[in-house]
Amino acid sequence: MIAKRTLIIINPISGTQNKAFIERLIETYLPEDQFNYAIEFTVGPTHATDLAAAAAKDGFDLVIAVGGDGTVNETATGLIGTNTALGIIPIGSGNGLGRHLQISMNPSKAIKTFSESEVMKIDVCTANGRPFFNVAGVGYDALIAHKFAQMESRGFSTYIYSVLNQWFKYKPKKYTISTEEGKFKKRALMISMANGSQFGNNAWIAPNARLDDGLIDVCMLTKFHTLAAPALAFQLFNKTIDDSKYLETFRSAHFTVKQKSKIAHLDGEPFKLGKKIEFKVLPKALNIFVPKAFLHELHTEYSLSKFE
Ligand SMILES: Nc1ncnc2c1ncn2[C@@H]1O[C@H](COP(=O)(O)OP(=O)(O)OP(=O)(O)O)[C@@H](O)[C@H]1O
Repeated sequence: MIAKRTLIIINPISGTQNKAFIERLIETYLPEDQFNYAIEFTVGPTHATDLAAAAAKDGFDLVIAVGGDGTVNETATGLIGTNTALGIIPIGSGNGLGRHLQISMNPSKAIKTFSESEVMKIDVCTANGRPFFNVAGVGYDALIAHKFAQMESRGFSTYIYSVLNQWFKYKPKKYTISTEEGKFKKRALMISMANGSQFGNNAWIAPNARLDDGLIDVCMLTKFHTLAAPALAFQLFNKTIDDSKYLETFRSAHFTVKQKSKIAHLDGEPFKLGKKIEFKVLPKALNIFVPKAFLHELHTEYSLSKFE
């Protein structure tokens, strides 16, 4: 077997784990006879995109992002439309895409699984031309992404602090949504555009979203009383939020959202995208390295759905 030419990109500031330790785990658990690898550390935002694009141009087989959803987004952006596959060692705060793909949150296990992984093609979504791979959004979660980016520390507890700190001040906003079928207005707390099924931390905003169906699951969360929050949180973590009367959903490959504010988030990272945001799908535009067990489950689901 020829070893796969592999570039490993580590974001030194993502998550809370020691990166020298991660480097040692890679040296210990990534077999060099299967993966002929080099390691690079990012020096700032978007560096991962440049590194990944250069590796793809150079004919690398695999580029592994070591970080959270932001690092995964920047690395994957450099690989869109190329044959080079994206791999993920999730060490961020949320790790939405990694969790959707059933990649272990234990770095040693995630690294060992590379020998047991295969390439799958997934959709890439864009918001005013900027790619996202997991979940984008406007409204409350976009505001949280902006606040979280301003915090000095990272990690889940900092995220929860940002969520609670804004909760009592925030009022739902009006949105105008235009699809190929028509136009409608909606007042919502937030609207999530889901390619993957969860925000991260097993918060499943679109439990039935598929990465390869050519569609975005649009999830509109309407206003709810604070007393309803515990039940809603339970549904979010229990993969049953689809049953909630506060969530309305539709699927589309191309639509626009008009809002008063200009802010949005793409894979948890804050962006000022403007008052009108056009969402599109680039079907199966990214090769991604996924655990065989995940692919097996996906194929089983496909064959079962044929009998439904
Ligand atoms: N060397 C660096 N110094 C500062 N920022 C960096 C560097 N390299 C990358 N970044 C930026 O770090 C940001 C956060 O990365 P990432 O999302 O991977 O980590 P996280 O926020 O801890 O995880 P999660 O997205 O799961 O919450 C990204 O927006 C990226 O642009």
